Amino acid sequence: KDFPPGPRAIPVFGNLLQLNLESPLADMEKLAKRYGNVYSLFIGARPMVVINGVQALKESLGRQRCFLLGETKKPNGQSCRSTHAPGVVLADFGPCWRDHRRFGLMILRNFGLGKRSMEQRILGEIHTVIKVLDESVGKAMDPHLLFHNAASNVICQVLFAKQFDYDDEFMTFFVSLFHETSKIINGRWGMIYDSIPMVRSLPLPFQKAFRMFKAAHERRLQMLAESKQTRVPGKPRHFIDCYLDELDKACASLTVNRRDEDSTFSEDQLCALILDLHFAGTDTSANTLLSAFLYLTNYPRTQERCQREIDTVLDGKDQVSFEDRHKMPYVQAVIHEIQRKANTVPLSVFHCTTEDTELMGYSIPKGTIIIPNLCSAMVEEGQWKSHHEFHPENFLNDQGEFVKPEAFMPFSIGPRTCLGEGLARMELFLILVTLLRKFRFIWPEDAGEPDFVPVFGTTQTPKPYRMKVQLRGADMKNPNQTSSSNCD
Ligand code: HEM
Repeated sequence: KDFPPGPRAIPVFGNLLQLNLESPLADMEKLAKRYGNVYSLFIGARPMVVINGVQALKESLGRQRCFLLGETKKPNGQSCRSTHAPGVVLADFGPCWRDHRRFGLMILRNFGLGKRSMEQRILGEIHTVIKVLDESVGKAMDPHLLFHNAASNVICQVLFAKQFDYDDEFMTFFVSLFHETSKIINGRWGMIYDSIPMVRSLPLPFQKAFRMFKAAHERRLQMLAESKQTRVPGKPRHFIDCYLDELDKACASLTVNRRDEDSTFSEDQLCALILDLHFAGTDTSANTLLSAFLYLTNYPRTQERCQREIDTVLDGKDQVSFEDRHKMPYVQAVIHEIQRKANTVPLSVFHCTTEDTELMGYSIPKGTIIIPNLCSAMVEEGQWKSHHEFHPENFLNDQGEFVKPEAFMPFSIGPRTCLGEGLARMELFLILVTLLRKFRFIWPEDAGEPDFVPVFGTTQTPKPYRMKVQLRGADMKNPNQTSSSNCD
């Protein structure tokens, strides 16, 4: 009674067959038009409630007690990880999640988030990206792996104090793990696995994800063993050392007053947490950067206007700093508009009601899976000057100042909001500004029409594309080299 309305479900499949599982987003938009901003779906026998639009998202995700991440992902997440520890992204609301979220945030801050050192790490990584782009000057190149490698290396510096060569086996293994499994876990195979238990042991694509996660677990155990052998307690070099220091503290309190059973820290949980941070910190930022260059090459006037603002603000400076963003309202607006259009994590991470609750007049029982449709807010009519077009002015007021509407929520909102938002915003700004200052990016003549519709997954990825790279100083020698596509 009073459960949100939705399409009629059929036995075994629920509403699965009514959704285009390649990308259910368009179907979900149609269902919201028909049933309203809070509607229900059955994926297999499991009831789910889809939340759409700014108001319903704020009312649900913003709550402290209900709508926190729950059991949804557990079967899938646990077997994927090859460990029983929940990590943080898929952890139930409770002490383990709270302790590890707090710990993760503290380590990111201590390793320089908001301070200069994280900035220096990102800028150091950009040098490698520039080297790769320098080698491609005058040619059309496929940027797909480049940004995954760069984003992975930024987070690897925090986790392992290591920067890998882009062709290093560790790097190629993890980048393909993130790239491939993000499509399997939350694409159609993930939905089928979650909702139809009888297919779980069949040789279907999710078995590949399990194999890859098992291999990843072996590598994390190896990293852990190496760190344990070489560490000096109390002198942490990286995230793993900090965590091991924390474990030492828990063991010490065990000897003193046996309070250690309260501790949620364990080596298993460390392995799960490393994977969470590495995965979440790579695929999201990299795919947002890929979307950025897809738009910038096809909106050359927008690209040029960014470059003019960058040239003016950085005149005489060696390199950009994160503080400079306050003097670059147009660049900020473009980055935010790219994130709005990219919809990198369109359905956030599924949540679950932790108790019986009410939302917008509907009753939702404890244990119901909640799908926060973040992209519904990003294209909601009435929230934006132009909700369907690529339009950086969505983030500028009449005085040309940068403003952020409340409907902008690519990092989700509420207590489970993205833990890496600060790092991601720093990466996007520093990487885009540095590259736009040095290079011009052009849509190649033979590339045909751009396809802005991404490949659906936990994280969405632009379809493969190539871009031509030109040194900006060389513009004058080659004045006719313009993008063959001009959408602005
Ligand atoms: C453009 C880049 C990024 C986007 C769009 C993004 C988006 C998101 C979203 C939508 C969630 C789900 C929040 C929810 O459950 O309501 C999330 C969670 C999370 N993200 Fe990100 N993210 C990005 C970058 C990063 C980075 C760089 C890191 C790593 C440091 C990171 C770490 C995490 C973690 C650990 C969580 C789980 C938080 C929790 O459950 O408490 N993310 N992110």
